[in-house]
Amino acid sequence: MPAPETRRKSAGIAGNLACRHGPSPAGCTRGLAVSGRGRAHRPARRAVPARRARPAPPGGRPGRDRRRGRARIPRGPRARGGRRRAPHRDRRRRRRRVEPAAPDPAPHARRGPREGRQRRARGGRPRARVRRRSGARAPHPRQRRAAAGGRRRRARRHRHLRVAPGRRGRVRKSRGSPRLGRRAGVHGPGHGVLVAAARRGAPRGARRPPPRRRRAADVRGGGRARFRRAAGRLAHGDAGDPPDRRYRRPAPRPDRARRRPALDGQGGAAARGRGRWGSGGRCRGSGCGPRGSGTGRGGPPRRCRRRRRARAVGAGGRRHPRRGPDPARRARRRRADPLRRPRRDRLRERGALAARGRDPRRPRYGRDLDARGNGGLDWPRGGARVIAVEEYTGRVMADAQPLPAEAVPVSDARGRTLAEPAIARLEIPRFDNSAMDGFAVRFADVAGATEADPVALRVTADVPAGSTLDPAIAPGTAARIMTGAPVPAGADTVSPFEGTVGGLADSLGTALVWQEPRAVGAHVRRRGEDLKVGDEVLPAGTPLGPLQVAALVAAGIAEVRVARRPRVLVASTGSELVAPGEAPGPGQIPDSNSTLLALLVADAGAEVVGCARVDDDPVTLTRLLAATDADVVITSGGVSAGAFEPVRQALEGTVSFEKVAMQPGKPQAFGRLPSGALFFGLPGNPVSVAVSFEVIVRPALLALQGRGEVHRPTLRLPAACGWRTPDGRSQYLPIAVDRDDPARWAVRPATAGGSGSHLAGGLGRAEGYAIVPADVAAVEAGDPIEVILIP
Ligand SMILES: Nc1nc2c(c(=O)[nH]1)N[C@H]1C(S)=C(S)[C@@H](COP(=O)(O)OP(=O)(O)OC[C@H]3O[C@@H](n4cnc5c(N)ncnc54)[C@H](O)[C@@H]3O)O[C@H]1N2
Ligand code: MOO
Repeated sequence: MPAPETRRKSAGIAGNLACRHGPSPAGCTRGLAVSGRGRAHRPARRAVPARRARPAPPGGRPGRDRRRGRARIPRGPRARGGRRRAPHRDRRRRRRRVEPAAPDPAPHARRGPREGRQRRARGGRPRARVRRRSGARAPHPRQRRAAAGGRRRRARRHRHLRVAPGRRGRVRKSRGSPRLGRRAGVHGPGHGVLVAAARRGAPRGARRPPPRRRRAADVRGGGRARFRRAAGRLAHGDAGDPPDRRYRRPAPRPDRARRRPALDGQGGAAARGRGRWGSGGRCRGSGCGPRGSGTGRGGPPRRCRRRRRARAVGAGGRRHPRRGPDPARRARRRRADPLRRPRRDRLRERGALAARGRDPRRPRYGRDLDARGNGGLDWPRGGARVIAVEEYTGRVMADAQPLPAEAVPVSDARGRTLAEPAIARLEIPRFDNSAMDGFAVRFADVAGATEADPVALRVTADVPAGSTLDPAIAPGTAARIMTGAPVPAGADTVSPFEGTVGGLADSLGTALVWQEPRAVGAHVRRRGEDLKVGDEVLPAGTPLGPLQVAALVAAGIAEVRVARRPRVLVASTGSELVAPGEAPGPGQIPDSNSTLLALLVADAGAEVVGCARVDDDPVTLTRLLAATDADVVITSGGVSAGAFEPVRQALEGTVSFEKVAMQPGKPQAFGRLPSGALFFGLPGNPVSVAVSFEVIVRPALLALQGRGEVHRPTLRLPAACGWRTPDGRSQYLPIAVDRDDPARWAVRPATAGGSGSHLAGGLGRAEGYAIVPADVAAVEAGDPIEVILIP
């Protein structure tokens, strides 16, 4: 049968304590700190059965009980009936934290059973105590002496303190030192003494968080550190504090503050580091004596069976700080080397850069992503940071490089974008031709003609448009000529019918010109005055609308090179969606987004190769994406924070999900799919889709087509009324234009609901978007507003 666990007996106030410095606590001559760890007064080791230790079942309990052959101690907060042995991790943490210490206000304090119950009643856990396992070796007397020496030295150093630096809050039963006790604002001898270092200066009544939260906070450097910071603020003794709050602690010095681990969450090593060997504390490895054991002057650890690296930062996080330079110097050197900077510095730096709008961890599109854009795999997910619209669109645009060019007949070029400049093959006009119906004349003949004294010319030829004739024009003669017809070489001016007495009547006989042409060459269009052969008709990047295509034709161009149209797959996600025109059942709505997107994509010159609707199962979307050969995939919905977000679930880790500082359109996804397709995951709300397309997708689609200008022109119009704007986000408000006063158009929200992103009906009344910058708190009537009008 395994032996019952033995432990030191818990001694009450007047417990069975033996002290090396005196026969009892009362008789201690040293006045050193007493605690579970930094205790100068150690009780006589007396093996007594653990209270309420349950006997193990025959054969022992599974696991280590059986292995170690000892009674199992019930664990966990629920096992309150038995003495709780702190989890190993906690024991280690406590050991790390131990700071053998300053003169303690309660040198012989011990926790008694009543105090343990009080603690539990407050929701705390019993303070685990360091016990030596049955059979564990006692420290060698030399180790004990060395440890005691270290404690004494540190105690001397901190004599001015009332509470040892770095000591955690503890509840101790103590006879206490009346002097210190009173000055520290604690109760006198015989009472439970609250010496809570972590709570020093904390508001009265402040409670420590429950253990689980404390542990979590430790890991994050959050809750407890915050608590301590709050405590620290008061702890330095604000003048207005009541005297019992004004604990005398050394004022924070920059170096000390930097070193103090508990208050600033930074590495503990430097804080405790003393001398050449670093921490001056104990090695946390089991079986390893206190640092400096055996030498009394610090030194390398003798041995350590567990050489696990500690989690804490810096030398103090090591089980055995390496032999080497002073840790503070080493930390400075590390900071100087960007590749070896301590994590806290990197984090600090990242915070600073993030505040400037760039997170250095984040790959930049077009630069840090590999050819397939897979750098995105390492992107931080679900970033809490809201990024500016410009930053987000900047990333998108960096990845939207023009697709390869192709040649198309001009007749099919409408809506395409020139990939190369279009060069004129013909002159415009092709030849000198008449701008008017009338008579081709010699200016000298008609100079000085007036109504009172008209000039009569004999008509010798008739030149219609398309004529190949070039009749001679002798002095005193003229040729009848139509608009666009080549001007005979002998004529230099055209006199329109309106400047003659007879006009078209008798126009093949005599022309009686009464109006003198304004100059030589009047009404003659000169060859090549618009374009000459070889001139650039249109530059690359020009979108080809009707006007542009016509110019190409006029310049004799039959075929142009244009960027390939992006092939776009549109997919709406949502199990609530039914096809357009289909009657929706309960909980269902028509899928308007796929229609909206498909039309917007076509308007942007891209080709819709698929228009799909998928349910909220990410597998469905994954299959769809795996099967597509599109250049671009645009989805709607499924990118925010819900339980059924197929886009997020299917693509998290492949593309980046961001919160963009725009309203609507905050949740966005963008990246490159394994197929190479650019992916845009737009939020599902219909207005969000329209706005996101306008602000993010359309410019990218145009850029893929090599478009020179990807943004619509904006104009400033006054607001017809005021409206609310979102906090910290640029607003893209669907607007209608008031045209009552043609000299002063004004804009107003297209829907009564303002910028509600679900107002799919109101979207139909929108003529464009008002763009209100993020820092504008509200729009007042009459404010000039930047507006995009959507044709
Ligand atoms: N906890 C949070 N919830 C939400 C956040 C957030 O940051 N935290 N953001 C909100 C914002 S802003 C938006 S926008 C939406 C975007 O959500 P999803 O992208 O996941 O879109 P869904 O939830 O799928 O749909 C939103 C809405 O739009 C309707 N919808 C979806 N698809 C269509 C379609 N094809 N045709 C018509 N209407 C569609 C859908 O029924 C929903 O009503 O998230 C907020 N929530
Ligand atoms: O940002 Mo959401 O797109 O407002 O509705």
